[in-house]
Amino acid sequence: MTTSASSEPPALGPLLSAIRTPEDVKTIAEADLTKLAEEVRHSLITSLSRTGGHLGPNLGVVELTIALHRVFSTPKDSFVFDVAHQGYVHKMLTGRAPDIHTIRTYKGLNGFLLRSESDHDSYGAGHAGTALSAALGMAAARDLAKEDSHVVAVAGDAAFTCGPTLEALNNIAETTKKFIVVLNDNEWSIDKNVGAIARYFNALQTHATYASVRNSAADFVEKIAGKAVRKLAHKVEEGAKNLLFPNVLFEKFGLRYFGPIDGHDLPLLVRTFEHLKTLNEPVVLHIITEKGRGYQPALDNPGKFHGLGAYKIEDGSVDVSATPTCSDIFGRTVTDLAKADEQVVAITAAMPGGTKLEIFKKELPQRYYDVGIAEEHAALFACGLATKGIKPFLAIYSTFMQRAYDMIIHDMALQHLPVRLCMDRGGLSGDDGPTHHGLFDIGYLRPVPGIVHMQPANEAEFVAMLKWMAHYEAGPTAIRYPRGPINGTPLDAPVPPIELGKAVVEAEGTDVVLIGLGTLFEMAKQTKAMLEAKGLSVALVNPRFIKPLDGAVFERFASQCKVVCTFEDHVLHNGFGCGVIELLHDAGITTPVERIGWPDEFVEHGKPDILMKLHGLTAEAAFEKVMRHF
Ligand SMILES: Cc1ncc(C[n+]2csc(CCOP(=O)(O)OP(=O)(O)O)c2C)c(N)n1
Ligand SMILES: CC(=O)[C@@H](O)[C@H](O)COP(=O)(O)O
Ligand SMILES: [Mg+2]
Repeated sequence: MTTSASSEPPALGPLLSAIRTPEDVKTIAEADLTKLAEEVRHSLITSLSRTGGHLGPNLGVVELTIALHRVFSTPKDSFVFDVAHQGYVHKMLTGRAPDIHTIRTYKGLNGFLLRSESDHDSYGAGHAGTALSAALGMAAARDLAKEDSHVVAVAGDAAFTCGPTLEALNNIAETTKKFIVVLNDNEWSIDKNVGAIARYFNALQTHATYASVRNSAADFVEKIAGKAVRKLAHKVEEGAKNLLFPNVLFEKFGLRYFGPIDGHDLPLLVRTFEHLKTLNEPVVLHIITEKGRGYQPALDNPGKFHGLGAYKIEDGSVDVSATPTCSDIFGRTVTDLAKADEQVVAITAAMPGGTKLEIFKKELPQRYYDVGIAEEHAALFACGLATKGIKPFLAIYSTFMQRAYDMIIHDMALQHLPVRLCMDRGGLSGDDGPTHHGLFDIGYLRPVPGIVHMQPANEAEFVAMLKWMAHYEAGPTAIRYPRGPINGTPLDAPVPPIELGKAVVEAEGTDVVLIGLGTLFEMAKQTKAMLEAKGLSVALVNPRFIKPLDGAVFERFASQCKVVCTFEDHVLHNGFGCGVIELLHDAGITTPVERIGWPDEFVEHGKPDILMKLHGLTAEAAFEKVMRHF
């Protein structure tokens, strides 16, 4: 298969193109379900080769999703997918197959489930660990209304390393009688899954005796197939399980455990769900799947194909930019810092690849920690390390750092613990959309007493800031940086020394002062040129610090200029510009402050350049705002 050069959407197979609603899945002859699965896989592989996306996870749930829609009926029944990055097949089977080629593109389908996108999307997501709790809420609502419907939560093995998942497990049995959890176990998170839970799931899978007893039970059923004996098969299997695994973890939580079964065996999945829906007790079905099933490059490299950009179908290769990303620079720099200082350690919450701490893991494994999808725990773990003089670099995307907010206040700041918060994807994240844009961290960190928060305007300054953080011991520090490069500045470019709370004055001026934070410093420079072409005297400042602000510099320029304009890749509400306004107000300076930043709304998915233009984050918009004052 090769990617067609045309912009025409890839053709859908006959079975898939006939599916307008999930009820159509029920009318397909059982013998054709495997063909439907093939058509779905073909569409995923061809379509995502152009748009990019979470190919591996979705290839792993093709049979599962077909079986779910074969047995249950959304929207009367509710499916809740954890993270929902594996929801593309569900979208295809609920009438959106003709649009799957638009996924994660501006105005196209969202890369996760969205309640506003379809009645069949019972719950939106993007962050892990929410499915079981939300689904339990739906089940409780159903019970209150005395309705007769089903709620099915689908969660991956790594989602079970996430705190909220375990909090929900603790609560299911005492909340409802009818509840189905599907544990989709492919042994992978974005990278290999980690921790005791991953090892436990593996033990359940690989217990030879249990597997053989289970298979013989299944064989027994096949010989005398029929509805009546299905229950018998499960009883035989049940007996085997209780014999061999009397203490299956889930049973201790009050959920009846079924499996593990082959998550690609469509007839078995259908038969099992038909059985489970008759039970009046909470159950967990453990299925074993292959992440990337049906596409060899994805099977060979599940980490890369967890989520990626456009690729060549023939070999799965992708275009790699020569410019280092901030993640590359971070991974390299923090590893070098650790080589020079044995107190430095690195912590990730299941994202060694995205944060590029995989460099640290390879070179200094003894000081590298991957805690699984557990940002709250990661932050607390870092605090404990810091109490003993260790220098933890905690690498968590800005959006996922939201999970650890209480730990930042209650544990880090209150105790002045020098944890280093390294927030990748600080700013617009792009294709993943509103669940992943890092547009709130200035707002959530600004109020925290004693925290230091900064953002570099170029790659050389980024390295200098990380080095500065390694030596700052008075309390927590945070640095935000974007997905991808900043402006391609060579790492050995000269950088004025980093001083706490000190901005860098790039140019003096008496009419206008432009204060460009981080990635938007370049935009401020462009605005300066446009204003100078109008004969204005324009000062340009790189603030470097979001907290503490450089009051002396900002007050000086605001006093001598007619207007201030700030630029930030963050929402305007409680953003960097608000900090400047508060500072000037408290100093009794009434110079007007114009601001460039994201509006008070969730920003949709799409490429940054399209979205920035759409939402007024441009030099032209800044020029217009400033010129209103002259
Ligand atoms: C709170 C949070 N942290 C990190 C992530 C990044 N992330 C997205 S999917 C994923 C791994 C999910 O693994 P699993 O649940 O096993 O599903 P699979 O992709 O294997 O189907 C991670 C870590 C996230 N979405 N949410
Ligand atoms: C689904 C999820 O949360 C991750 O896979 C995320 O999409 C990774 O984002 P990046 O591609 O920016 O690393
Ligand atoms: Mg997994």
